[in-house]
Amino acid sequence: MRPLPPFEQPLMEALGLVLCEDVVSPVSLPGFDNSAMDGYAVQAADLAGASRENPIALPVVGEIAAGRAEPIVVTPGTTVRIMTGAPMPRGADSVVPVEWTDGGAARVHIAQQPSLGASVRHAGEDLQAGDKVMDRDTVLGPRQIAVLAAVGRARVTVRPRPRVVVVSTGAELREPGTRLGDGQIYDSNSYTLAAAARQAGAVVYRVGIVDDDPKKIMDTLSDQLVRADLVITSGGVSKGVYDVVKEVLTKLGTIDFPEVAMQPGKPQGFGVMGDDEVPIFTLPGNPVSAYVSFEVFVRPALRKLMGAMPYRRQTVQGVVLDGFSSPAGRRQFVRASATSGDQGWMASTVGGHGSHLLGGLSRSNALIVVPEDVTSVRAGDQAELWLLDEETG
Ligand SMILES: Nc1nc2c(c(=O)[nH]1)N[C@H]1C(S)=C(S)[C@@H](COP(=O)(O)OP(=O)(O)OC[C@H]3O[C@@H](n4cnc5c(N)ncnc54)[C@H](O)[C@@H]3O)O[C@H]1N2
Ligand code: MOO
Ligand SMILES: [Mg+2]
Repeated sequence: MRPLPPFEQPLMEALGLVLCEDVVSPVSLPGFDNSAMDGYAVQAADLAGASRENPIALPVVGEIAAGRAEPIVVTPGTTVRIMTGAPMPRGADSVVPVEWTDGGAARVHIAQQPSLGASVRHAGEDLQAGDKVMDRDTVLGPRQIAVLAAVGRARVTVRPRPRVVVVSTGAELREPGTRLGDGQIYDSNSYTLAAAARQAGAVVYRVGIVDDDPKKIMDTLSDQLVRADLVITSGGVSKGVYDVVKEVLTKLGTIDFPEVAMQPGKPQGFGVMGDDEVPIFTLPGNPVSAYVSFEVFVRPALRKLMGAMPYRRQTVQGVVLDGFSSPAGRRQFVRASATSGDQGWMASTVGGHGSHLLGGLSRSNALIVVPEDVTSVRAGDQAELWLLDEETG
C-alpha cells in the first residue's frame, strides 16, 4: 500500500492533509518596517527628558493607517500619528504608544521618551524571502495553514483524501429509520466506520447493507472498486454458514484472513482487490470489534495513504480505577472513560467487555490496552491508554 499521488489544492482544502513540497517563502515577514503600536512615530532623541510633569510637545505632520503607504517624512522635532501595522514613515526611528500622550491630532504632548527603535517591527525579522518555512510531509493544521497564507500561498501540493467505500454485510441488517422485522437489527457498523474514516480525513462512500449472498457481495464490491482507494467491509468473516465474505474475496482479490490475537477483533481480513489492487479490510461484524479494528488497523492505513509516515498514535499511561480479567494470549482493548487531573490520567471501564455491547460505547473516550500476558487488571494498576477521537481534518 503506497501513499496516494500528490496534487495541487486550494489552501483551505489542504487542511488535515500532508504537504508534498518544501515551501520556500517568496516574501519576507514583516514585508516592511511597521509600527507595533497605535501611537506616534518619532525620532526618539527629540524626547530626551520628557516626563508626565514636563511633557514635550511635537507638531503632528500627518497620519498613517495600516494599509497606507504615505510619503510622509518625520523630520527632527515632528511626529506622525501611526496605527499598528502601518509602514514606518521615513525619518522616524521609534513609536510612542498613544497611552503616553494626550492623543493630540495637530499637536501632541508626549510624557515619556521611548528607547531607540521601540515599538518598531523590522522587515524580515520574522522570516526572509527565500527561507524554507515548511518541510514536505508536514500535516497541515491551522497553525501550518496560517504560515502558508501569511507567505501568500493560495494553493499547495498535498496528498488527497483517500476515497473509502464502506459496506456492511448481513441479511439481518436494516437501515436506521426503517421498521425492524423479527430477528432484524439496525446496521450500525457502516455508520461507525464511515464516521471514523471521515474523521480520520477520508472521503467516504457509505454503501450500506449487502445481503450475505455471495453474488450480491461480489457485484457490489466489483462495482464500487472504481471509486475506492480503500474498501472496508464488516461482518461475514467468522465461521458461520453465511459468513461468505471470505469465499467472495478469494475470487476477487488476494486477501489473507488471519485470526489476530486481540479481543475484540479476532477474525480479520486484509488484502488487495481488482486490477488496481485496491486495499480492502474485512472487519468482524460485532460492532465493538469493527470499531476497535478500525482504530488498530484501518486508521494507520489511512494515514499511510495520506502520506503521514510513520503513524504514531498518541498514548498515555494512566491508572485503571476498576479491576477486570483479561483473556490469556490476546491483547485486550477495553473501552473506558478517561480523565486527566492532578494525579495524571485515570480510566474507568464503561459498557462491559462483550464485543456486541454497544450501549456504553458513547460514554467511552479511550481504550485500555492490556498486554497478551496479563490476565488480570486490578484497581490502581497502571495501563497504556489510547485516547480516541483523534481528528485529522
Ligand atoms: N464458531 C465461532 N463463532 C464465532 C467466532 C469463532 O471464532 N468461532 N468468533 C466470534 C467473534 S470473536 C466475532 S468478532 C464474530 C465475527 O463475526 P462475523 O465477522 O462473521 O460477523 P457476522 O457473523 O456477520 O456478525 C456478527 C455479529 O455482529 C452483528 N453485526 C454484523 N454486522 C453488523 C452491522 N453492520 N451493524 C450492527 N451489528 C452487526 C451481527 O448481527 C452478529 O450479531 O464471530 C464470532 N463467532
Ligand atoms: O474477536 Mo470478536 O471480535 O471478540 O468479538
Ligand atoms: Mg459470522
